[in-house]
Amino acid sequence: MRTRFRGITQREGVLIQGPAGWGEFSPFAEYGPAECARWLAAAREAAFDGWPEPRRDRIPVNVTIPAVGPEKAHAMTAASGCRTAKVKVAERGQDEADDLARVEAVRDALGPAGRVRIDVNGGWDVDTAARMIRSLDRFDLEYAEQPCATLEELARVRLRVDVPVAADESIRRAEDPLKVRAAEAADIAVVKVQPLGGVRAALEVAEACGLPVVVSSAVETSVGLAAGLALAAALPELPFACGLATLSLLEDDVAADPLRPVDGAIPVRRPDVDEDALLRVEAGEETAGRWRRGLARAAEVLEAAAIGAVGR
Ligand SMILES: O=C(O)CCC(=O)c1ccccc1C(=O)O
Ligand SMILES: [Mg+2]
Repeated sequence: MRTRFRGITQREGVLIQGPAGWGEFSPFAEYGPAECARWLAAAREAAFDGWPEPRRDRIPVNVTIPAVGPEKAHAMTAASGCRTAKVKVAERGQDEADDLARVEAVRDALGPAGRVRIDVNGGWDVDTAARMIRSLDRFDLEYAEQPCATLEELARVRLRVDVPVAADESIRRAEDPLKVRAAEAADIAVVKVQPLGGVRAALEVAEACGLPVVVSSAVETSVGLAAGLALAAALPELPFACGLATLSLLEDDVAADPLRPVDGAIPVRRPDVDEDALLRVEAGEETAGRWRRGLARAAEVLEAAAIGAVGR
């Protein structure tokens, strides 16, 4: 990682190659086998099945601004070429003045026509969320992503602010979008391919939740990002910029021609993996062993689920 993001400084994962192309399996370290099984299902879909037909050929994207200082936030936004920015706020160890300064800098870099959204990662209680969202809305917010941790809190925040609320961490399993809808907890659904088990599974989730969808990455290589692009390209409607411009958060990539935004959008394509790049980012033996074991456990869960499905 170029800068610490989500508490991590090194991104790890496994790439698998099949007849349909390359797939990425890169669950975060804290996830258990059941969760990892869905991430593996997404990698297998990419490698063995491929994806549904695209309906569009370029995906507008937001630049993702980590919890950096205002000068860096301004420079990252300006350098991105994006017209939409997503700003991380409520970082542990920082205070409200840091959030205000960062969002102000990003708004300044984009100008009045740009769109600014914030991502709280569930970091506020209801009162703090209502107060901070109103305060930050002086910089004109497009939406606030996961301002609080629970659906019940999100629903209460929604009633207290004019800014739309997006659910992200609240949507990690296929059954979650129905709960979000039932709780009236969000105006927008953030959807990620790997946690939901693939492009097709994510399309079903998008349809079930009946909300506008923003496709976002899990900070992946170009291999994982291509799956996000495929989802964004296959959705019936795409009213918002997607969170797929995350390659700039990484020091390196595995593609010779990485999936970076051009003029605020990423062209829909599936880049080839470059053998030299693979050698550059190859993990050490210990890390590789840990991932082989994690992959085997996730595969066991998937196999057991498949047998269960036949039994039913
Ligand atoms: O949506 C984006 O702009 C980038 C992706 C992103 O922020 C993210 C990436 C990995 C894990 C969690 C998140 C998040 O949206 O909270
Ligand atoms: Mg988020």
